[in-house]
Amino acid sequence: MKHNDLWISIRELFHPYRKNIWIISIVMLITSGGSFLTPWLTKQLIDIGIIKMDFSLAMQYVGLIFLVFLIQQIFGVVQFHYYKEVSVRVPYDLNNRACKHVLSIRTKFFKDRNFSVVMSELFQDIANISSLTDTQFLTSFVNLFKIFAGMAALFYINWKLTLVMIATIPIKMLISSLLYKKQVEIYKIIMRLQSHFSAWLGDAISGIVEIKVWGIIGNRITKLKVNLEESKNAKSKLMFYGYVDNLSSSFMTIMFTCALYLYGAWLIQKNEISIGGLVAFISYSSLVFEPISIISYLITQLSSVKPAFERFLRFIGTDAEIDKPDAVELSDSTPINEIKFENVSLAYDHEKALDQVNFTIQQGEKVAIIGLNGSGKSSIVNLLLRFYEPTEGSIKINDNDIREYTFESYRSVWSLMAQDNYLFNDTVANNINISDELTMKGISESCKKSGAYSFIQELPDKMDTRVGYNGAKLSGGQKQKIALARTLARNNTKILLLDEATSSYDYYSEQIFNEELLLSSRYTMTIIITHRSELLKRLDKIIYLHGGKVVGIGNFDELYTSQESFRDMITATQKEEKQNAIYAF
Ligand SMILES: Nc1ncnc2c1ncn2[C@@H]1O[C@H](COP(=O)(O)OP(=O)(O)OP(=O)(O)O)[C@@H](O)[C@H]1O
Repeated sequence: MKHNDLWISIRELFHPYRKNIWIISIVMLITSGGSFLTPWLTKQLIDIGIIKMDFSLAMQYVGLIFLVFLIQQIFGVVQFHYYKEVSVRVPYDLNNRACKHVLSIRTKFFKDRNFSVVMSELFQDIANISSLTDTQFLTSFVNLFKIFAGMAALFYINWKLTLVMIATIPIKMLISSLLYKKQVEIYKIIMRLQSHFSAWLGDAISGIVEIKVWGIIGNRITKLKVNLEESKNAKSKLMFYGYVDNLSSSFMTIMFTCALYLYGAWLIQKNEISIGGLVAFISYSSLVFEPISIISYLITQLSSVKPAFERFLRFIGTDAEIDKPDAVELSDSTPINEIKFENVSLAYDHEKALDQVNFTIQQGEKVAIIGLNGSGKSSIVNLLLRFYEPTEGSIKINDNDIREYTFESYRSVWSLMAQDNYLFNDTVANNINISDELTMKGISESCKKSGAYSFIQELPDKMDTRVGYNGAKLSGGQKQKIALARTLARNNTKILLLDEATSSYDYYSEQIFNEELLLSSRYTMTIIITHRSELLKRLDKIIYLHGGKVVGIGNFDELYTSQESFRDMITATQKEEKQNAIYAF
C-alpha cells in the first residue's frame, strides 16, 4: 500500500464522523488557546505579582489562571462527548463491515484457510485500525497549529532562544522517520507470526484427538516454540526501536533545556530577557515540544496501522458473492423444467476436477450421480449451488444461465443435504428450524421423515436438548438425521439434492428413508449422490462419472450392461450392502 492509499483509506474510514472531528478540533483549538494564555499569565504573575510584590495583582493572575483551567475543563467535557462517539463507532463499523463480508465471501475462500487464522487476523486488524480513534490522531492538524502558534509566541519572547530550539526539530523528525520504516517491517513479521500462531492453535483444538492418539504433543510443541521464539525476537526488536525513539526524545529535550537555561541565564545578565520571560519561554517551548512528540508517536502508531489496514482491505476486497447488475429473481412461480450442464469444466488451483461435463435433468426425474472417490460428484454439487463457478461452459435452468439469477432467489429453490453439515450449538428444534418459519408440528414431521424422531424422544429435553458445538453431543448417525430433517423441512423449494445424505445411517433407517424418498413427489427434481444399488435400480437416471468426465448416462440396467467398470463398482457395493444387512440383523 502506498502512503497515499493509506491516507485515502483513513479518510474514508472517518468520513461519516467528520462533523464530530471538526467539533473536537475546534474545541481543542480553543482549549489550546488557554494553554498559550497560562504561561503568559504565569510570566505576569512572576514579573509583576511576585518579584514586584504586588499581592493584589498576584491574586488576580492566580484567579485568571484558575479561570482558564476551568474553561478548559468545560470544553474538555464537550470534546469527550464527541470523541466518545467516534471511538466507539469506528470499531463497530469495522466489525460490521467485516462480518457482512464474511457472510457474502465466496465459499472457496474458507476452503484454503484455517478459520481461527481468519478470526484472529480480523480481531487484530480491527483493533489496530481502531487505535486511530485516539483523539491525538484525529486532531493531528491541531498539533501542527500548536507547533506554529507556539513558535510565533517563542519568537515574540526571544528570537535567539527560538532558533536554538528550532535546530533540534529536524534531528528528531529524521530519527522518527528512520525508525518508522524499521517498525513497519517488524510489525509485518509480528502479524505473520501471529497468524501462524492462530493456525497452530486452530489445528491443535480441531485435531486434538489425532494429536493425542498419535502421541505427537512434543512434536507440535516444538513447532510452536519456533514460532514463539521468532515472535519474541521480533517483539524485543520492536521494543528496542521504541526505546531508541524515547531515548532520543529525552536526550533532545534535556540537551535543549540545558542549552536554554545556560543561554537564558546569559541573556538575563545582558538584560535581554526577564526571569518571567525565561520561565514563559520554557513553558511555551514545552507547548511546542509536546505536539512534536505527539506527531512522532503518531508516526510510530501508523507503523502498526499501515500493515493492518493493508491486510483488512485485502480481506474486504476478496471475491464476494455479488449479483450481476442485471440479475433477475428466480420466482417461486417459475416451474423448473430442466437443468442442463453444457460443456462444464471446473479447475481448482489449475487442476481440472470436472472436464467438459454434459447432462440434462428433466422435471419429475429422480437422478443419481455416482463415481469413485475424487471423480467429481461434490464438485457438481458445488457448481449447482453456485459455491464455485464453472471455469468453462455453462449451467442452465430452463435455458437460462444460472448466473443470470440473484444468488438468494436461485438458492431458495434448493433443499441441500451436503456431505459435511454444520449443527449450531443450539437446541435440536432450533437446528431444524433455522429460518424460524416452522411450527413444532412441521419440525416433528420432518424429523419423522428423516428418521430422527424416535431418538429425539429419548433425549433428556427432547426437541429442546442442546446438541453442543457442531453436534458434539450426538452420534454421527444422529447428527446426520437432524441435518436431513432440516433439509426436508425447508419450505417452498423445488429441487432436493442429497450428497451421501445417509452415509452414517444404520442399514434399516436408510432403507426406510430411501423407500419414502422413492415414493415422494414433493420435489420437481431429486438429485442423489449414492452408491446403494437398491436405490440406484429404482431411479430414473444415473450420471456416471470417472476422473471428472461423464462416462455414462442411463438407467441402472442400461449402464450395467454397457459399462464394465459400473458392473464392478455395483458388485463391490452389493457385497458391502449384504454385510451391512447381516450386521444389522
Ligand atoms: N477445494 C478444492 N481445492 C482443490 N482441489 C479440490 C477441492 N475440492 C475437490 N478437489 C479435487 O477435485 C477432485 C474431485 O473432488 P470431488 O470432491 O468433487 O470428488 P467426489 O467424487 O465428490 O469424491 P468423494 O467420493 O471422495 O466425495 C479431487 O481430485 C479433489 O482432490
